[in-house]
Amino acid sequence: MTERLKQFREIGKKVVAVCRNYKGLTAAQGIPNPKTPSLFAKPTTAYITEGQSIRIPEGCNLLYHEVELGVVINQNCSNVAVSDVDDYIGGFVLALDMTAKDFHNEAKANSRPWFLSKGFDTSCPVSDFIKKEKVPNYQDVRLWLKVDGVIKQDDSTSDMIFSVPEVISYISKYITLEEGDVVLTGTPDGQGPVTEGQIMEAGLADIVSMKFSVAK
Ligand SMILES: O=C(O)/C=C/C(=O)CC(=O)C(=O)O
Ligand SMILES: [Mg+2]
Repeated sequence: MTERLKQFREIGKKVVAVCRNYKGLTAAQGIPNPKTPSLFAKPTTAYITEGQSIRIPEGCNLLYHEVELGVVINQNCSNVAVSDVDDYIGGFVLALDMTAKDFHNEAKANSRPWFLSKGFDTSCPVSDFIKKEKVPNYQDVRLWLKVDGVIKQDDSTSDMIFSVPEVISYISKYITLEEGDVVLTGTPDGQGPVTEGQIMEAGLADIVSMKFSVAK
């Protein structure tokens, strides 16, 4: 692994995210499973790491947490076959796809883009880089999140509609993925509100955990 990859946050590579990618989530929401992965992006200014707080964006009255497995890409790739995707995975991060849900609902209702609701500063808290070998079975690993000590999200990546290789292969047909890019693979059911002063703790099995507070 190159030094450049280890420093992916400083390099500030793009974040490509998938949504509605857990069967439990679509079932709970009573919506059909998507036929292809639904994609959006976050700017690199959205990244924060432990020690920094999530800041509620101006005018947002409903901030949601979403815990997700982030995949860190290790070399440029386009048009990658599903069977070859493992060669392009450099490691992982645990990530939160923080969402200004009221902005998001309004954007959806008015057929406007989601960018602001998903891309505001501090909307992508990430853990330390996790070496690939620490998550040998990334297709069946537990993701969990607690708010003030109460468990809110707890599921396995095996509940994904599109697997990590399928997601990365699909993205790479249209968007060149570069070394250091992070692919957020969707959130399991249980996403919900957090308010100023609350603390979220999230983990990837017992491999990594992280804590973030919410500030005005
Ligand atoms: O309302 C929707 O269609 C999607 C909302 C989300 O926030 C989706 C995700 O980001 C996700 O499922 O991870
Ligand atoms: Mg999400």
